[in-house]
Amino acid sequence: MALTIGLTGGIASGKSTVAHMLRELRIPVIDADVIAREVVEIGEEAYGQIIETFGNGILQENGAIDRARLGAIVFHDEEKRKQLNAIVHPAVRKKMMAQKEAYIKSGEETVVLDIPLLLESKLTHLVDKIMVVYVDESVQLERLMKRNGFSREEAIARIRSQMPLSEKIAYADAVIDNNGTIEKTREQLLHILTTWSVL
Ligand SMILES: CC(C)(COP(=O)(O)OP(=O)(O)OC[C@H]1O[C@@H](n2cnc3c(N)ncnc32)[C@H](O)[C@@H]1O)[C@@H](O)C(=O)NCCC(=O)NCCS
Ligand SMILES: Nc1ncnc2c1ncn2[C@@H]1O[C@H](COP(=O)(O)OP(=O)(O)OP(=O)(O)O)[C@@H](O)[C@H]1O
Repeated sequence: MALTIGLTGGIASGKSTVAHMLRELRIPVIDADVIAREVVEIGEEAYGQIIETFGNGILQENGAIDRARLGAIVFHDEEKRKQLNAIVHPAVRKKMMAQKEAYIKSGEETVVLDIPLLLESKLTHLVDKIMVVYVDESVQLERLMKRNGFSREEAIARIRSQMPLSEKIAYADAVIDNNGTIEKTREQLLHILTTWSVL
């Protein structure tokens, strides 16, 4: 039986950093954020639905969705965020599951699903183990502002749109504390994977 690990955390908590380490170990990682971009490309079903719901004002000149503009709307309005989620999430889930099946069919023994909203969207039934990448909120805020060039207000709006990391820990089979150095994070990851007999 293949093992499916759900990798989650909060915005800018370090999921991609851990995902990169997993890939270096040749463990396949399916990234929900990447798929969420693919399913809203021009011509995709969700693309049309987003325009119907949010209007042409969220498009760039070339017709692609202006993510910054759409983000400015949905991270300040819970109702609008729910509408966007209802359009995008089913398509993301379907594509992730297809990719997971393909990896397992090709003989992979472990597959990681990197899903920021694993807990908010109640998707825990899709995974066997939950790995939460944790940072203190002050560290999360600083890293998010630095990485995305967001103002404090913009960064806080995004953090507030998710379940607090302090609550996510309660659902975890393993927690990686990413407040420290990348090396410390790698050590914790290797320890967890060894405990789970992945390595
Ligand atoms: C609002 C959008 C256009 C903003 O795009 P942008 O390029 O600025 O951000 P990106 O997609 O890279 O997401 C960055 C992070 O924001 C957080 N986030 C994204 N969407 C949401 C959401 N609906 N609710 C809470 N947090 C979210 C996640 O932690 C994610 O890792 C985009 O995030 C989106 O389409 N969101 C809806 C789909 C979704 O839920 N994606 C998350 C995984 S399925
Ligand atoms: N241990 C660390 N020390 C210093 N900086 C870090 C550490 N871990 C991650 N970072 C930095 O913090 C930022 C957020 O990390 P990362 O992109 O891995 O988070 P994420 O959870 O994947 O975010 P999102 O889901 O929002 O894309 C990045 O700029 C990354 O380089």
